Amino acid sequence: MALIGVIGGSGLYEMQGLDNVREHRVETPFGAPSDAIVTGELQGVPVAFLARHGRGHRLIPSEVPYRANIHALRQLGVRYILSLSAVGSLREEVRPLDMLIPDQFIDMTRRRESSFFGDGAVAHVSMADPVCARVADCLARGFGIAQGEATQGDQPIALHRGGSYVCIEGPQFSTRAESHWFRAMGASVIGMTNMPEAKLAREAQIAYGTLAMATDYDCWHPREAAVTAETAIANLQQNAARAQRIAAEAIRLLGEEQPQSDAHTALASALVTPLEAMSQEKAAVIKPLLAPTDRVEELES
Ligand SMILES: CSC[C@H]1O[C@H](OP(=O)(O)O)[C@H](O)[C@@H]1O
Ligand SMILES: Nc1ncnc2[nH]cnc12
Repeated sequence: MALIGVIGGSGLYEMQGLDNVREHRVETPFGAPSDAIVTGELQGVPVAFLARHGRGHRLIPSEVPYRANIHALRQLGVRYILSLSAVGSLREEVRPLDMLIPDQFIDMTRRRESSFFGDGAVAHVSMADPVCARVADCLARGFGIAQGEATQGDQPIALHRGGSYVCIEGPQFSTRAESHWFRAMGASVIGMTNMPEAKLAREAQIAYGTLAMATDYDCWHPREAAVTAETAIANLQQNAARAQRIAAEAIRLLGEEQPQSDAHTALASALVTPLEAMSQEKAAVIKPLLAPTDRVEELES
């Protein structure tokens, strides 16, 4: 079993420093995840790593099998997810290469399956606070430790705490009008993947947090060139080693502290349909999402 899941985004296709590495081809009711899930231990903490776009970066954001990814991680026992993501900055002060830990998401996606529920099973989870504050805190402390260890030649970068990540469908980048509109909405960064990932993590009662790495100023900035995939990936690669160090520290802290999160009991007040009122097939999909301490035990006792 793995306590912590790491979902690596653009430019982050493997997790360094894992011991006892194993690959798992996990099957889910929603098909296969983006790629094999790699489990191992990082300083003794069991971790499951998944490359969001697949190794070789083969999936556009709309093609990422978000439900399969989250279901598979949950099947492996994951209770905390660290999402590592490239983003465009919508704020002058968030400079390319800076990092940001969002506390909100705005979902502008249009053609993604975004729930495990439906087909005879109803739940309405709260998304008021989509990011687990304890996971965010471990990422921020991880950033501080990695910054303290930075070697000469490492460019100092800033960490921004909080802010909204607006998620677009992609794969095209935004128009200039859209980019200005997202700024006017109050969003801090823009990406294409964290929704519905964060919604599904909440439905699976997994505490979720994102380390967003700014790679560009999208296309709103009067003095900067509009984003291209080439520049975004080149900037992400400059930060990849640092992202690995931050994730490793956050994993160590989460492993030590194993904080209780509201996400861990998200379904306790959200599940409307009792398991026994669902079809057997649907109950088999939902059951793995229910923590051993909530309604499964109740219903089975
Ligand atoms: C190659 S830049 C655009 C690409 O990068 C981000 O993905 P991820 O969150 O997986 O790092 C962004 O959302 C786009 O998918
Ligand atoms: N400007 C941008 N828009 C959407 N996703 C991104 N990922 C990195 N930069 C991005």
